[in-house]
Amino acid sequence: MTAPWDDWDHIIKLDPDKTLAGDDTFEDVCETGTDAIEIGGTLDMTREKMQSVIDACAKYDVALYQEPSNPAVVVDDEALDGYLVPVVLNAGDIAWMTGFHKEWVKMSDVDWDRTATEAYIVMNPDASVAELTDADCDQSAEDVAAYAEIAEQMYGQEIVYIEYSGTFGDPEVVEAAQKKLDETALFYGGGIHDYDSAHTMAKHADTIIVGDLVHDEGVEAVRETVEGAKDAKKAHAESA
Ligand SMILES: CC(C)=CCC/C(C)=C/CC/C(C)=C/CC/C(C)=C/COP(=O)(O)OP(=O)(O)O
Ligand SMILES: O=P(O)(O)OC[C@@H](O)CO
Ligand SMILES: [Mg+2]
Repeated sequence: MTAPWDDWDHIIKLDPDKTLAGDDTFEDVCETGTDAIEIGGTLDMTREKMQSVIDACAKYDVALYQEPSNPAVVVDDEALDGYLVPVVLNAGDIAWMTGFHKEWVKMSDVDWDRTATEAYIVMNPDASVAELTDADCDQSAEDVAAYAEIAEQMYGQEIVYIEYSGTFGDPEVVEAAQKKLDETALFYGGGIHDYDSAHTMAKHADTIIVGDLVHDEGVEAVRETVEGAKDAKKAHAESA
């Protein structure tokens, strides 16, 4: 079965709680060449902030997904192509694996045709997401690879997401996880800031995610990461 993200090399994650850099507009962000925009963040999320970013991106020709950080911020909007809902495999509290999801399903009529989950492995202990979920980030490459394997083989996850949010991770960890995955897509996010860092991670991950850079440096810098990701994929396709 094919999924939209099978064709994605690069995603921009827009945090509705942060502003764009310099004179950048949402049009500029949508036209960087990225394959998809994912709207989400850990801290201070509200439905209103989510909605305003959806409205700002809706008219451009780029896939638009919401990544809700809790059930209260999910926005029902046809402008969205779908929802990517995190589950955190190494969370300290099972609420981040199943609890919030159970509450969400109780309180709403979930559009499962437009919803997929992302099986997160959170690796940077200093990130808000690690603190919030009380994640055990002390994981070796072998551990992360094993998490990836159970995500696919036991829990049937379509996406595994290695999350180093705020810092550039270890490419060997990403490589080890990729080796254990068969059909499941591997997302990598964290600290991608230029052509080389994008190229390095895109050699191992199926899709790389760029977050802070768009808010801190802007679209010029993001465009370089799109190029890095696309070049890595091209080189891989040519060598296959
Ligand atoms: C059941 C529903 C609808 C939602 C629950 C979803 C879950 C389990 C969320 C837990 C993990 C989480 C908060 C993911 C949000 C996306 C994310 C990791 C954003 C990046 O976070 P940071 O970079 O740490 O945060 P800031 O940039 O806001 O500091
Ligand atoms: O903000 P950065 O470090 O680019 O991380 C991207 C994304 O993985 C955050 O959820
Ligand atoms: Mg962040």
